[in-house]
Amino acid sequence: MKRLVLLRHGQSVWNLENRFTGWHDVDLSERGREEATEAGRLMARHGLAPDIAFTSVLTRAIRTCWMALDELQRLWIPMIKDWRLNERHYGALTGLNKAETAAEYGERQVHVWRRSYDTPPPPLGDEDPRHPRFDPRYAGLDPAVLPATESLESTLERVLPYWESVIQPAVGEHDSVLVAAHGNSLRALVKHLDGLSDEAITGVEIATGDPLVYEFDDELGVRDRYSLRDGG
Ligand SMILES: O=C(O)[C@@H](CO)OP(=O)(O)O
Repeated sequence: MKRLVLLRHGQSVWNLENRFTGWHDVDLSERGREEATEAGRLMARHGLAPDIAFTSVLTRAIRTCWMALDELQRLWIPMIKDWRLNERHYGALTGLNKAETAAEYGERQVHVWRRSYDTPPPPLGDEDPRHPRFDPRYAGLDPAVLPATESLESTLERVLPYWESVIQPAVGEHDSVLVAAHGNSLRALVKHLDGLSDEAITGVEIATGDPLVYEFDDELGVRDRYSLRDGG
C-alpha cells in the first residue's frame, strides 16, 4: 500500500501575529517548531517512514519538513524544494493584519479574498518590493510565471501540473511520500485528490502541523484519508 502524507507547516510567526503571509518568507514560531517535531513523532507512531519528501521554497515549510524528518531520523532522504508548492500568493494584502483589514474592508470582503475559489486579492504592482521578481530564489524562472496575486484556482493551476508530473509518479515508486507545504497549496491538492467541487473546497481548513494521510491502491486511486492528530 502506498501512502502520502500532506503536512501543513507548523504555526509561523505571521500566523501568530494574524498577518496575511502568502509568499512572504517568515519562519516558524516556537509553537510551530513544537508542532513540526510532534508531526514527526505522530508519523513514527503510525509507522510512516517517508522515502522521499517534497516541500516549497519557503522557510516555514522547509523547516517543518526538516524537523519532522529529524524526529523520524530520516534527514538523509531526498528532499526536493519547488516553488510550485508555495503558499497561495496574497498580492497587495501581504503583510497586513487580517483583523485590521476586516475592520477596514468588512468581514465579508476579507472572507471572499481568503476563501472564495476564484477571486484573487488585489495584485501587487510590478515595482512593489514584495513582488517575487525581486526575490533571488525565483531568479531562474520565467518572470511570466511569477504571480502578483493568486486565487485558490490559480494556485491549483500551478500545483496540479507539479502533482501530475513529479509527486504522483513518486507516490507510484515509493511506499511513503511526504509533502510539507502550506494551507492553500495543500487545499488545492486536497480539492483534486478528494474530487471536491469549487464550492465544497471553500469550507475545507487544514490545521498547522497535522499530518493528513492518503492511502492509495495499486492504480493510485485514493483508498482512504485520515488525520493523524485525530487518532489516525
Ligand atoms: O496568510 C496566509 O498565507 C494563509 C495561511 O496562513 O492565510 P489564510 O488562512 O487566509 O489562507
